[in-house]
Parts: sequence; structure tokens; C-alpha cells
Amino acid sequence: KFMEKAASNSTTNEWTLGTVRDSLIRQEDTIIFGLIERAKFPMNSVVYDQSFARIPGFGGSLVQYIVQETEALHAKLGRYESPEEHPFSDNLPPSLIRSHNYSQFLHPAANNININKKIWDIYFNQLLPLFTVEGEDGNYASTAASDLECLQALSRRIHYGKFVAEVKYRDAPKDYGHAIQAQDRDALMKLLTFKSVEEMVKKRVEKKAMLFGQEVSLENGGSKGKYKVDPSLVSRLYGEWVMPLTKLVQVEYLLRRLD
Ligand SMILES: C=C(O[C@@H]1C=C(C(=O)O)C=C[C@H]1O)C(=O)O
Repeated sequence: KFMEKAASNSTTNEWTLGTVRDSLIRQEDTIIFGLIERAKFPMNSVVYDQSFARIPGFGGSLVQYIVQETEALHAKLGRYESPEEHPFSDNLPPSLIRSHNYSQFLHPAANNININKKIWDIYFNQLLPLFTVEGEDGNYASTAASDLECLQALSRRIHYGKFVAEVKYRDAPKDYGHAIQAQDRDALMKLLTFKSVEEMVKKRVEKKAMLFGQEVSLENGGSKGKYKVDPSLVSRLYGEWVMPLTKLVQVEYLLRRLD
């Protein structure tokens, strides 16, 4: 029994609910800064228009093009070999560099979970119209690059649910085991949900959006309640999309945890 415990500890020592939550907290900064950067530009809707792009040999929009090409470049440097990274594109080139020896913390079924199609649809159809103003300023490439930054940050955060789920499973394998064997989504959702943590997350991201998005001035007074992104919108983003999708990843992972 003791040996078993020691052996499992030696592979899990860097992963606890505390360290995993710390990472999620740090990733909030990345997401909020990403949104602030995107909000500098108006909607620039031609970036999403397939008929506008007309790139020779490529049928998609400007944003699809920048995502495809950037992910291909990053794939060559092994980006998607990290268990924390998930591409939006299919058919990426293989890595050209020596593989890092990533710790085998997750169950191998994690490799089959990628909800980026869903994240893509939500980002462009629901979030972008909330965070940007109507209009065109011609900064199409910067706009598309900025969308990619936001998508990557959201995707990483949401798929981090795999790590959250693994930690929670290891903390209570019996409770989760029953629900997994029954393939009971609702029971899993109940087990992994912490309402009080979710309330804290929503309040914290709202406060961060106020701090990061304020006008900084050397005169007294500083920010007069004008923020670069609406803090209540950031809170809503988390409550309606980011946390539910993170929980979806957790459920999807747990359902396969005993395969
Ligand atoms: C990520 C966790 O699991 C759930 C999802 C949360 C989130 O996405 O922030 C917060 C609390 C939990 O309901 C967690 O427990 O930290």
C-alpha cells in the first residue's frame, strides 16, 4: 500500500488542484490582455469573409489563412506535442525538432479530445460581436493575428480541463469511478463542479479587466470608469462560455478515464 502511494506521488508531485488552479488564474491574464488587444481594432468583418480573401490556392478567409499558416509553422517546432496545446487546423506538418519528454500525467485518451471547432464557432459568432465595435480600419492582418492569440489563449484554458479532471479523479477515484463506469455525465458534472470557485473566478476576472484595461495617467484621478474591455463582459464570458466549456472538457476526459 505504502509503495503504491509513494510511486503515484512521484509522478504527480507537480500536479495538484492548487497548482492547476494557479495556472488557470495566470491564464486569465493572457485571455484578458488578448481581448484588450483585439478590442483596439473594429470588427473588420472582411477578415472573416471567404469571398474577400481570394488567396491563390486557398479557399478560406484571411483569419483561416493566418491560423493555418501560423499553426503549420508552430507545428514544425513541436508546439502541438505539448499536452497543453491543441491546434485549430487539420493536417499539420510533423515536428522538425527533438521531442521534449512531457510527463505522462494524463490518460492517453486525452489525445482524442479537441473541442476547438466549438471554440471557433463561439468565438466568431458570439464573442467577437460583443467585444468589438462595428467598422473597418484596414488593419486586417493585425486583426486576424489578434484573433489567433485570443483563440489560442481560450483553447489552452478550456482544454486545461483535462488536467483539472485528472487531479480531481486522483483525489477521489472511487466517487468518480462509479460515475465513469455508469457513463453518467450528470453525475460527473456534479462531482467536478464547485460553485463557490466559479463565483470567485467571475469576480476576479472582472477585477482584472478593470485593472488591466484602465487608462493610466500621471495626473490625479486616472481612469474615469472607462475600460478597454467591459469588465462585466469578461465576467460574462467566463460564466457563460469559458467555465462551461472547461467543464465539458472535464466530463469528456473523465468519461474515457478508465478506457
Ligand atoms: C476548473 C475547475 O472546475 C470547475 C470549473 C471551473 C472553471 O472553469 O474555472 C471552476 C470550478 C469548477 O466548477 C476547478 O474546480 O477549478
